[in-house]
Amino acid sequence: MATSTACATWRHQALGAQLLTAQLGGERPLLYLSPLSACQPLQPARGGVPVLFPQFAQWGPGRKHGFARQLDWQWVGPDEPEADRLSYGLDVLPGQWDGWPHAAQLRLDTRRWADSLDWSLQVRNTGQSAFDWSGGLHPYWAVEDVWATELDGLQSCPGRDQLSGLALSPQAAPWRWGQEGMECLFDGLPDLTLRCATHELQLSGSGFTQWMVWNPGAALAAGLTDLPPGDERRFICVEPVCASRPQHLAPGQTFTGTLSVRWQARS
Ligand SMILES: O=P(O)(O)OC[C@H]1O[C@H](O)[C@H](O)[C@@H](O)[C@@H]1O
Repeated sequence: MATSTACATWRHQALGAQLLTAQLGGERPLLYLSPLSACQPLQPARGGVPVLFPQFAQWGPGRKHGFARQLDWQWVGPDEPEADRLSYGLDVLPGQWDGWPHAAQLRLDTRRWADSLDWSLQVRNTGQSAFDWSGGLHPYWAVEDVWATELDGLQSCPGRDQLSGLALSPQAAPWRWGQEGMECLFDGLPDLTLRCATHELQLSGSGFTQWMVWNPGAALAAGLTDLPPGDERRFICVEPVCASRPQHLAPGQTFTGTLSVRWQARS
């Protein structure tokens, strides 16, 4: 794995500006990080918070989830690694990566509070031509067991099951998961609650337009060489993204997308 920087609060790496581990509310990890990530040099870690840009998944001509997660970002500050904020930046020149013909400047700021973490992703068009991009943040939220976890807030949000291609019906109860996993895109960015046995995470965001909810399930996980057997039960990805509706940026325009997570113990 790429060299990472650690302090008591979190561990992160310049490769992909990826936050790898973070702790909120006691001993439990906020983010899942696969122990097999280390076997994949120069690959984004399987876990933490990858940044996806300029393409979400395989929904375009470029590489899956874009090139930003496979590049070294520059450390922007603070001067000394601190326990409560960190910033990385990435300058993209026309034609530099995968022939993508545009210029952009990305910046990812992360801020920690007593029981919450905030991310802000900025994408600025620094070139002469307009472009459309898709992507967002891909957090792997750590859970004790995804089969005993539920996600509240998306019951009436229009969505699509990406595996079957079918529109989702409104749900009477929060979403739950079993061994089949889930890959669903929801149109809208309502506030959500991810509820585990011991704690819940309150998720909110802005700028991004959709939530992608992904867990590979047992069958797909068996094909992921950087995931130990059974570990697909230890996380759920609830991702603030612009996936099926790319963002348009004219020269000089800036997109800002935010994500906040608040940790709360369950009594
Ligand atoms: O394995 P990765 O390239 O990191 O992608 C992991 C997953 O990310 C997203 O959530 C997509 O919806 C999935 O289609 C994809 O498999």
